[in-house]
Amino acid sequence: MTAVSPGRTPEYTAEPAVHLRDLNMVFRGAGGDTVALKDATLSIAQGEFVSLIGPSGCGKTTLLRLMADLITPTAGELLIGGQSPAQARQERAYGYVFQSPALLDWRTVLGNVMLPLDVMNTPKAARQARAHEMLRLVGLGGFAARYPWQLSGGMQQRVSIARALAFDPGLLLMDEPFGALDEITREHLNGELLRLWQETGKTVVFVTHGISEAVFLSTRVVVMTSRPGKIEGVVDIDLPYPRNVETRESPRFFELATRVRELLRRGHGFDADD
Ligand SMILES: Nc1ncnc2c1ncn2[C@@H]1O[C@H](COP(=O)(O)OP(=O)(O)OP(=O)(O)O)[C@@H](O)[C@H]1O
Repeated sequence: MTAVSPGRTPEYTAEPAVHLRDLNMVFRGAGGDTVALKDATLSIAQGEFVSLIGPSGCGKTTLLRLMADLITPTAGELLIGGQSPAQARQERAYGYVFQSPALLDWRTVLGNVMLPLDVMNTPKAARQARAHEMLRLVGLGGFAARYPWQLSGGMQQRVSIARALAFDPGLLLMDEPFGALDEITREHLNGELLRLWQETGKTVVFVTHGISEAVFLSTRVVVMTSRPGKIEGVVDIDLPYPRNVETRESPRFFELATRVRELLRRGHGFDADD
């Protein structure tokens, strides 16, 4: 919560972190058009943790790339914190975490986290201090001098999260960051990410194939379907905090996971007892 001095009116930011209305993305190719996203409408409030889940090819990465201004929609409205995606990109309003950590092997862990800061016109000591702070935030304070190839896959992905946080963006876009990790490591990193989200108050949009991961992490789960890619439904996740191992074993967790699964099956065209 933001501290407010006595007598001052608090400044509320009612602007959604992400707002899309009737958003469409069609890829045109020699073999025909692909409707990657059809009439998607969604509003994500500041500070939410929203997961996108759905079968391969339903447009999850496309939606994330649209938010990051890496591609331009063919139709519809998309605003990031009230701005166009291009403006948001210019102002470094978001950090992007890719499926694979994409670290530079010849740079130390600290050097990798500092990479996006190198373009800044600030003294090296300040940039180093910021990178150290981000490494501490992801639990890698003691690994600054190591090289990426000396770390496990999960640790490398944490370095890439620290790098995405370097500019202190309000919005974190994460594309299946833990998809390549074993179940136990993933569950551990889910807990770490939740802690980080609660500590920093950032808005997170998180792509995953995992129902448990989506339910555990999110305030809302957006279920998508393919051909054409569209939003099938949204499930509010009302699990209490702190969320931990017991959360995953609670009846409510099971109910919510079942609800997400039903929506996914409906999108696939399966009947309830298939
Ligand atoms: N640059 C591109 N050119 C042409 N078609 C594309 C391009 N990018 C994505 N597509 C198509 O758009 C559709 C949605 O792709 P997208 O990568 O967004 O799906 P996804 O849900 O993220 O899939 P996955 O879970 O496998 O990562 C797919 O049919 C894909 O082939």
